Amino acid sequence: MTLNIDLDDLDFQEAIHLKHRHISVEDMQKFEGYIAEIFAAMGMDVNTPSTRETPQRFLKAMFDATEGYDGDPKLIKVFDAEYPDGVDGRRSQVIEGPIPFFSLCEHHAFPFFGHAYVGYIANQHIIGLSKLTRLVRVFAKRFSVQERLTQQIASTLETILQPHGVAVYLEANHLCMAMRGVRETSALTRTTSWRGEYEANPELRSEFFSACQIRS
Ligand SMILES: Nc1nc2c(ncn2[C@@H]2O[C@H](COP(=O)(O)OP(=O)(O)OP(=O)(O)O)[C@@H](O)[C@H]2O)c(=O)[nH]1
Ligand SMILES: [Zn+2]
Repeated sequence: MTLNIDLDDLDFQEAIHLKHRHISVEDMQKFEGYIAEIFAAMGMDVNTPSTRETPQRFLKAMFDATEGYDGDPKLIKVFDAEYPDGVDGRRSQVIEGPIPFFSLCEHHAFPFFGHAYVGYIANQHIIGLSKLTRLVRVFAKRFSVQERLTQQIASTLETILQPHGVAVYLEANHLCMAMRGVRETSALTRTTSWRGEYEANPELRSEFFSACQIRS
């Protein structure tokens, strides 16, 4: 198998990132103290049997919700496409979705969550379908904005597979819009990224969208 991945590509580097975050015990204890102080100032009684461990639980939950910073080395595993040029010159789109995701908005650190749809038209390589979910999650589980998340998924798939085209569509609810501030609870935020043949071909884009709207 010939892999021509641009190993220096920054999004790709971030997606596979082999280094795990390590926080020392001393730092964790210090952070728990900060959180206890902040939650107490907000009004929480941090000394009840139920809340005594809340700062620790909160920190663990936040590290869990941001584990995308650790990267996912499995994303490097691609296969040769069996029919690189399609069958009888007909190439098919691979469309995966809805892929549920949860992310944290980098403005307020509140969750935004929804569904991603990822499509591509293979060239020389294909990728295991589970890797499309991994790709969405490795970037979603960070502090982000929906636009960047959408572009990072598209760019990394492009870098890994060098396909004829990539399509990414995300729809999400932002709790920073619903629970506070403008208190908008009904609007979904939708973002797209088109690469390669999708950019030039509106028919491919509408084929992608009509497949996405078929929800099981
Ligand atoms: N473009 C973009 N904006 C986002 C995203 N998530 C949250 N925001 C917005 O980020 C903006 C931050 O605006 P600021 O004016 O600095 O913050 P704010 O005073 O809390 O704003 P309000 O939410 O309008 O009360 C808000 O308008 C949010 O709705 C995202 O993924 N993409
Ligand atoms: Zn926000």
